[in-house]
Amino acid sequence: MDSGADFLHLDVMDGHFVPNLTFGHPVVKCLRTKIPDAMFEAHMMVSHPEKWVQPMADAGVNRYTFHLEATNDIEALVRKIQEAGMKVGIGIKPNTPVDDVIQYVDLCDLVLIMTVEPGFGGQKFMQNMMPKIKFLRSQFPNVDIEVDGGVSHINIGCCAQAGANVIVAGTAVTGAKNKPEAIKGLRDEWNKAI
Ligand SMILES: O=C(CO)[C@H](O)[C@H](O)COP(=O)(O)O
Repeated sequence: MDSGADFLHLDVMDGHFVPNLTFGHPVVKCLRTKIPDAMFEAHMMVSHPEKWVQPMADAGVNRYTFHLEATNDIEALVRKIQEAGMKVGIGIKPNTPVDDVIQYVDLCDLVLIMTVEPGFGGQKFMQNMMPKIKFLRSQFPNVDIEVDGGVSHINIGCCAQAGANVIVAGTAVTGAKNKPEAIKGLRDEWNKAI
């Protein structure tokens, strides 16, 4: 769920930054040929995110979201992503204080607040991340704030009330018998909360 267009959120994991492995730019490129009109967000749960900027841009990614914890030169990485023609997202893991990201928010299009430890779907939503969102929203009324991890129809409302405007839902949709109904349920709870 996104304030603007819906994005397809692609979880890229390298088995190093997180203890799980998914896929890389060749698969994204293949997806792009199958789904030419979708907006793609690559959530790069990888070490050395600077390495994959151009390959992901070439594969058709629209927003490149990297982790603050994965790189030392954030400003150079942001420039590289923008020069490759993509929007910039910057994410923080649950144990990273929100203060660490503040100085970079104005450089980015989106800040991602993880509500699980990155690496696996199906984990429990961490409600105690909501103050990070509230604080960010109070300081940056216009930036996109994304929440990812354990979001369901039960907690999507508190994400919206905290000030998030972009939601990633994995298991809440993929694990539902009736997926359109699950998406509608999420949207309904979201609309009730805002
Ligand atoms: O980034 C992720 C895990 O690192 C997933 O996007 C996230 O966990 C979403 O899955 P779920 O909604 O099942 O928690």
